[in-house]
Amino acid sequence: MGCSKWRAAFNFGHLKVQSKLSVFFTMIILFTYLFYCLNGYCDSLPRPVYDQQTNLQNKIILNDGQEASPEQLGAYNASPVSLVREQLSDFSNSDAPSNNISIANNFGSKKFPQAIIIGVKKGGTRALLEFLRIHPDVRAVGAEPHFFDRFYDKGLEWYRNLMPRTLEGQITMEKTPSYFITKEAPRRVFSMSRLTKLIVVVRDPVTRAVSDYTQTLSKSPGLPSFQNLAFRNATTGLIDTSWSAVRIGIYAKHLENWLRFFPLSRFLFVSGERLVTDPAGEMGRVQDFLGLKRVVTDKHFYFNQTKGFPCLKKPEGSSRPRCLGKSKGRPHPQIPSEVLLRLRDFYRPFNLKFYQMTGHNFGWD
Ligand SMILES: Nc1ncnc2c1ncn2[C@@H]1O[C@H](COP(=O)(O)OS(=O)(=O)O)[C@@H](OP(=O)(O)O)[C@H]1O
Repeated sequence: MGCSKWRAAFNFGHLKVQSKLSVFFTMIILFTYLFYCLNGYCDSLPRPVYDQQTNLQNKIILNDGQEASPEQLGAYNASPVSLVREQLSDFSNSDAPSNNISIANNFGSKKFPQAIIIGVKKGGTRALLEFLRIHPDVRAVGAEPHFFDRFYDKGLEWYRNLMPRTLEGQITMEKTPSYFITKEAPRRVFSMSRLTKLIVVVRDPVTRAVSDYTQTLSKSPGLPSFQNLAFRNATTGLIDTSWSAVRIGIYAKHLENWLRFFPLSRFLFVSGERLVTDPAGEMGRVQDFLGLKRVVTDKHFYFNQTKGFPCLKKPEGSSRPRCLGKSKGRPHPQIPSEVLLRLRDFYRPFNLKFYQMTGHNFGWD
């Protein structure tokens, strides 16, 4: 009788200890979960398919007119081993797998870009962004978000969500070349942050116009000739400034618009020509402007004779050398020299004004 009483008491005590232990372990699990969630790691948990499908409906335009979803953008940017690279990148010979599975990088947080490549279309903006991406302290959106021109009504949080996660000391970047010519863009970027650094890749406006025309021609082969579009009146040689291929090249006019909001010190003008002839030199200036250590140097580039352009020895997320894709550095159609001369005359005063404004002679005349 005495023995069974002791056994009962022992069992009861044992149960008490057991339940205390289970409460203790449950608390530990709960606290660990809460800690991870507060640090943003919960994002890595698989999400319901319907959630992913909803996100896929928010389409983003790629620079070549394709559409990419914010979901794809996120995957592309978040991961150093970006598996959607093939769809989004302008690199050729991609050695990245072509499925949509990505190794998620859930460290850090999504921030507004501290630096934006705002232009110019066909200036060499893709080359600059891809060269910058090899820098360990730069994280950039692969596709063009077009937030400050096309999707502003989606709100700043939508925009921030497109950004890759960054750690302390890393710079968030994006490029959308049409911002430079968008009237509302300066005010909008300013209201996001007046400290935003603005990079403009500029190229001889005549070659830029031909490059722009070449791109449109590749999509619409029945397009009228360059001269038909460039001249308002062929006999008088009056230039049609309403044609976007011409208008974009009046850099001084677009810059005036930006200078109403940002001081000149907030801009870096990159020479599109030098980005081809001396990529390392131009990248040195860009890294200095961004306050980055000069990590991207001449050892990262080689000149590809077949492509006729500098290519990367080891682009981000790859161990193989890579050049930009076929739509970058493609041959231009032959334009009669008198047409090009007329256009050059047209741009001269605007170019001079631009040199004055920027304090930099780009040598286009
Ligand atoms: N390294 C390298 N490889 C290939 N292409 C290079 C490179 N550096 C600059 N460029 C020039 O970039 C031009 C395309 O400019 P963008 O990237 O700004 O075009 S876009 O606005 O994003 O469509 C592209 O214009 P096109 O030559 O007319 O195709 C190139 O001249």
